[in-house]
Amino acid sequence: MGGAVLEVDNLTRRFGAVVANDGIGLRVRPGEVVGLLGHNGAGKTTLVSQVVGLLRPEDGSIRVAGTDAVAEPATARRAVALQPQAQAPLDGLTPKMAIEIAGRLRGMSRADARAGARALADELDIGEWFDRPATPDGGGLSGGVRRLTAFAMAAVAPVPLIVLDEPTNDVDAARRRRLWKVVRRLGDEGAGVLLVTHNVTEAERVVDALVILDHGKVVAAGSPSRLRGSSDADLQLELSLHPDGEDPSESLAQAPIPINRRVRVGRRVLLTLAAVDAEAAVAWATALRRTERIDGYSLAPATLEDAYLAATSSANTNTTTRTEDAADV
Ligand SMILES: Nc1ncnc2c1ncn2[C@@H]1O[C@H](COP(=O)(O)OP(=O)(O)OP(=O)(O)O)[C@@H](O)[C@H]1O
Repeated sequence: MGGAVLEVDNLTRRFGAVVANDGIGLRVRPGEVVGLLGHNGAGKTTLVSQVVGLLRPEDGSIRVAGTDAVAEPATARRAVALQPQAQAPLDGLTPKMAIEIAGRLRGMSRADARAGARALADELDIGEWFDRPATPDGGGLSGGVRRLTAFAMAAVAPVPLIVLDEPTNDVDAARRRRLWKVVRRLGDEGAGVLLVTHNVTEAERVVDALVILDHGKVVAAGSPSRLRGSSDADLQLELSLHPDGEDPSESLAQAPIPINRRVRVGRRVLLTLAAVDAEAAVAWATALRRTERIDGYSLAPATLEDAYLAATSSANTNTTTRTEDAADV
């Protein structure tokens, strides 16, 4: 499709018997933030490594800003800024120096790189450590500040495509919120952003589209609301089960309200229901709690988490929909 800054088609990569990427297709357009979700080992980093030319695909094609990234990896690489999953070796550098160097390497003037670094330090609230050097033994700067510095290095210069591999690892909640805001800004300023994350609920607020990988294959793709498969007004009732306790929602027919989807992960059960049934849901959950059949519950707007869990076949996840359940009774 024309105009995309990243076009991946039928991308396939094996490691011995493991098919890490199995016929993957995806698009990132200018101004679009696309989240790439998937369990550990789903193939996300393998995909990223091929996009930035660190790994050669076995089959399929990658175009970055119109360049064939398989045939011309060096040219394509110039159009991509990457924040790798591994911590950047900042040894001896301060965040200020590292961010400015990243900007200069991408062709910014000294003054622009300096101003860009300062602005990002303010946006991410890392000014306190801006002039503190990282020591080679891993000291000087915390893991979170190192991660935020690596993010700023990828974000400082304008570039067609920004690839972020787990940018929020080790980052505290307040600064994660700041980082998501910068990610959204980068998209709004015209960059295409491919965002690899495990943080489904937080990412949902900044992405335009999501691609979910499961064992190397795309199992779902689309906007958060489409993937949620529920109306924006839907609610999510989360039941916390007792250890070794029963699950009162095991058969959806037992619930006194229509449940659109039920996903169980360990002792958590996520039930999607319509907002009109909120009162009945609270009455039911309160009664379950009062009679000690559950540990507790919460009711909140529906998120992508249950749809994501339902789309992937991770261990300990068990999904039921109203239709399947109806067939059982
Ligand atoms: N260099 C390699 N040699 C052998 N197997 C590999 C190599 N790199 C990745 N794999 C395998 O390929 C599969 C996909 O790995 P990948 O790192 O792409 O997953 P991921 O989705 O990024 O996982 P995580 O969320 O844990 O970072 C896994 O089964 C992994 O063990």
